[in-house]
Amino acid sequence: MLIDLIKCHGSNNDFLLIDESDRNYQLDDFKRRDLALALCDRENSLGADGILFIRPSKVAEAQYRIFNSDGTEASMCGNGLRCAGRYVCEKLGVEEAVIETLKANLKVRKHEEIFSGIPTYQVEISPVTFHLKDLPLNLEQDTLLQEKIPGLSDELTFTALAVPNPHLTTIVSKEQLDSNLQTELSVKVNQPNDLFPDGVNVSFIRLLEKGSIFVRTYERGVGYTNACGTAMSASTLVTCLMNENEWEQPIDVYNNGGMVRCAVHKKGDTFTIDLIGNATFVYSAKMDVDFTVDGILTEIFEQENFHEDAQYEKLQEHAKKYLSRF
Ligand SMILES: N[C@@H](CCC[C@H](N)C(=O)O)C(=O)O
Repeated sequence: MLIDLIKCHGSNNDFLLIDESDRNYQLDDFKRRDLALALCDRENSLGADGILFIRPSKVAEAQYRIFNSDGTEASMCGNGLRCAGRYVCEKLGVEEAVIETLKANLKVRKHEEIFSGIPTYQVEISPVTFHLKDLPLNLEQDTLLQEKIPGLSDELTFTALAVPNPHLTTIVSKEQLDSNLQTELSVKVNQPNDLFPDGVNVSFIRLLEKGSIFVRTYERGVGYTNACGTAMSASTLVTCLMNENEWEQPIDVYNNGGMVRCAVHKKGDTFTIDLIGNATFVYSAKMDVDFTVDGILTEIFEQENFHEDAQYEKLQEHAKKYLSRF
C-alpha cells in the first residue's frame, strides 16, 4: 500500500505526518501502533519521535492523533500540534483552525515568525489539571506542588500536572541538570511502577533570567527528545505558579532543539497556555508499506525536500549562543 507522508518537526522534536482524511488507508489502531514502532526506528527506518495522524472530524477542521515511537498513543503533543496545525491550515487555505484531539478541541493559528524565515504557529494547550488522579500519580493526596516524592529523590521537589498528558516537573540547578538524576528517576517512573502506572513525561527546568527558562524532557514512550511542547508549556506554568515568571507574559523556553515562546493565562483556577514556535517541514515522500513484512516499510520514493532546515539552523545557533551565557 502506498502512503504519503511529511517529515516535520517542532524544536527538532520530529514526526512523520500521515493524512488519512482524503485517502482510505484503512488503518486501525493496531496498524497505527505498528507503523509507529516500525517507522520511528532511527536505526532501521525513517526515524522520528512519533507519528501524527490527521483524520476527518465531525466537530473541528480536522482530528489529530499522536503515537509515540514505542507505539503508545498520547492524549496530546504540543510540538506535533504546531506541525499538524500548519498542515491543516495550509491544506484548507486558512490562517486558523480548530483541531480535535483526544481530550479537547484546540485552537491553532499561524503566528508572526518567532525568528526570521521560520514558519510559526501558535497552539492552545488545555485542559490543565493538577489532580493526581488525572495523571495518574498514586499518592495519598490530591495534588503535588513543589513537594518531595518519597522513594524518588531525596533532593528534588516536584510539581505534577496534566495538560492533559501527564507531566512531572522539577526546578534544578546547573549541577543537577548535568548529573544523572533525570535519567535515573525518569527510567524508574516509566517502567512498571506503583507511582505512575501509565508512565509520565519528566522535565528538568532551569531558570535562566526573568522571562526565560531552559527545559529538558525525558518523554514517556520515547526517552529524551530535543524538546517536548506540552512539557515546556507545563514547565512555564509551574514557573509562574512559583512567582518566577508572570502570568499573561511571553516566556522564552529554550530546549536542546531550539526555542519556543509560551504564555500562561489564568482565570480563577483555570489555566490555558499558548505555545508558539516553529512548524518546520523537512521532506515529503510516498512510501510503500506491507504490514506482513518485518519493518513494514518496503520502499520510499518521490522524496521532495522543503529546504526549511537551513533557516531553522540559524534559530538553533541563536539559541545556543544565548544559552552559552548561563
Ligand atoms: N513531544 C510531545 C509529547 C508527546 C507525547 C508524550 N510523549 C506522552 O506520552 O505524553 C509534545 O511536544 O508535547
